[in-house]
Amino acid sequence: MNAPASPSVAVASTAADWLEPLNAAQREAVTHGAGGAGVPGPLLVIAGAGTGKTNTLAHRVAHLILHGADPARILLLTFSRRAADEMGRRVRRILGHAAAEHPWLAQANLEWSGTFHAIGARLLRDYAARIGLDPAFTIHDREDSADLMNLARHEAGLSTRERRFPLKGTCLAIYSATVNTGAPLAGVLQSTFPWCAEWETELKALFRAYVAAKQAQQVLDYDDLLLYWAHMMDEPALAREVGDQFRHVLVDEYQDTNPLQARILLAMKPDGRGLAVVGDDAQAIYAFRGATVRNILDFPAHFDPPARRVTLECNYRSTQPILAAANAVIAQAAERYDKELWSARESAVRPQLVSVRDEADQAAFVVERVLARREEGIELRQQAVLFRAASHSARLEMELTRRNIPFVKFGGLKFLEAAHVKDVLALLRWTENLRDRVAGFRVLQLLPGIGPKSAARVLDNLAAAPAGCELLAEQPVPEAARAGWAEFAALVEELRRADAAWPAGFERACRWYEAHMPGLYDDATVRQGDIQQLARIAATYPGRQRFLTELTLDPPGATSGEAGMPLLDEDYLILSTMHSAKGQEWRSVTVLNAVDGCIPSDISTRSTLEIDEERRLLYVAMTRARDHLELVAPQRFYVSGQQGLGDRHVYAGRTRFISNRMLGHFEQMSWPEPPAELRGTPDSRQAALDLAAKMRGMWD
Ligand SMILES: Nc1ncnc2c1ncn2[C@@H]1O[C@H](COP(=O)(O)OP(=O)(O)OP(=O)(O)O)[C@@H](O)[C@H]1O
Repeated sequence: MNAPASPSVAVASTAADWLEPLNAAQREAVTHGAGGAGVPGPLLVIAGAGTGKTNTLAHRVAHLILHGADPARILLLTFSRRAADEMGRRVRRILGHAAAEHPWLAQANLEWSGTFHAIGARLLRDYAARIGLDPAFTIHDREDSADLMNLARHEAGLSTRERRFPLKGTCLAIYSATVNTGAPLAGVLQSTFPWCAEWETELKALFRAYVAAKQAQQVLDYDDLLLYWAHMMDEPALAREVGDQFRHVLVDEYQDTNPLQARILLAMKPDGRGLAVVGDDAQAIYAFRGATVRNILDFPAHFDPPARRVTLECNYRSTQPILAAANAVIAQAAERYDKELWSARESAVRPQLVSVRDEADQAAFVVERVLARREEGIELRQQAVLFRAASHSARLEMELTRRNIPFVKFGGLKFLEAAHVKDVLALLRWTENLRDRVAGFRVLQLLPGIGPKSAARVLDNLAAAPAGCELLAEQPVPEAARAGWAEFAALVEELRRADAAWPAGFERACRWYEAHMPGLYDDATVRQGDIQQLARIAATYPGRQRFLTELTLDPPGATSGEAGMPLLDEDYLILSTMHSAKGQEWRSVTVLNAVDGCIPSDISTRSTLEIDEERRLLYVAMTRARDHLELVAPQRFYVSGQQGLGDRHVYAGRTRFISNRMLGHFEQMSWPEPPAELRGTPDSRQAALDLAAKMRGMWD
């Protein structure tokens, strides 16, 4: 729903009120060019951690709307759907306060707010006819893309070489890096995948086949959503049309965009008018996916005159000691925009650096601390435990489950990666697009009596049939499958009809699938809970296409220790990878495994660039904390893969990002604390526990 665009009345009366909570720099960013006659020139907001970047962006959007901008012509690009939703809520709240006398303003809906990928998908559908795409294209997630790559790899005879050709995941990673960075394949191989460089020719042929397969099946992968969008913008007339559709384009987390995304923006807004980007170079943590911090460093110079730059340096989130420790970590980074973050939140409490014996003690320590803080009035959901790799929280998850403490985990295995959830989604995708071979291959084999061969035969027949004449019911299937085939074909036909009701159709699909689950999985009853959860999620979307697109692009990232997600009013501890903690804040933050090998991760220490990114990752983790921050360093790790109760372990050193010189920023302690009588000087210990006397006493 769009707000009627006549807000200048509201502006006149209350302009000062909603700007009042902002500091001078934030206000400068919010009001830049708004209210003037034309479209404002380009704006770059460099915002340190916790300086109110999200807040500022939300105020800017609200401010533009209050000055007459049509919400339907504002494009807001965020890093995740979660961030887009949060931004929408904040904007409506600000509008609600700012223009209480115009309640319709608080209803303003940001129709065009989402990730680059989600927005790309919508634009490609809107412009499909003009760029030779079928608007019913389906989108492959990473796993589907890897499966299709594997098929192409197999068909090209590359899986039978005597020397090992890279596996599907690596092939896809190389393909994706090449597409997203816009660099030549040879360069990507040299810099990032040197062990695959000898296969350049074969890889090129493989990627050609992969692209052909996608086109024949009318599927797009994640990278295509950006790539097609970028190519569409190479056409000046289309670029102008799409650019004009949006009077304002605002981009959050600009430091984590890749060259393709920058190319899209610059093509849409070549003179930068209406373009505002916000980011923090010190928080760039996605280079491994092709993002480049150069986008933000080079942004102003793309325009003439250069973009206006506003720097936010006042941190509202963390106490001064937490900020001082985080600043010390990032100060060692090589290249960055200079900014001196400061906090007005005084505190005498320094962050803690806690040494524990091993991961079991680490888990026990965390639980003890979390519960103690809860007693002090900090809810569990205001407390987060962060880690570099999803697997680092395994020991803690066990302990939390044992102690009956609910938690939600962000990052790691996703709900949508579960096989049964993928089955249902594949069924939906296939009904959307019968040429989607990966989806079809999965769905057909759900039917008893159909294996890979018969599935492939059916798919071949369908691919050969003219569009709209795929007669599913008449497909030759093995005798064993015949009984269920008619029912299945009827279901697909019904779901494919344009007027198929939503979410009723989805529920029909779920019922059909649930009937097959006992034959597919031993633990079908447990898995059924997830299918019901999926049905609940589906009911919140307006239709199948939107549901599939958004779920594929930005899946719900939480898995929980409980069956199903916790209810919204429950209290639960947050567990999260550092990457997924981006943009969040909690009153207390505990960083697990603050040791070398975990952060920096031992797989990311090949170059200074990689090490710098790991440093920024630790910086992001530390700056999520408002009041309490503790970094836990287990001294030893058990070596996995031992037989029985093997006791082999390795010793770990404190993370290299906290050098001896920086220790003054931390309170150091060990846990468990030694008993009182064992603390103090060696002399006093001797007095408390005279073992020597005991030994002598044994022979009295
Ligand atoms: N002008 C202000 N006055 C008081 N509090 C503010 C102000 N601006 C922001 N804040 C508060 O500061 C905290 C950080 O704000 P926000 O989440 O917008 O920061 P951010 O720059 O997006 O952080 P990061 O980049 O670290 O994720 C929030 O709790 C927010 O409410």
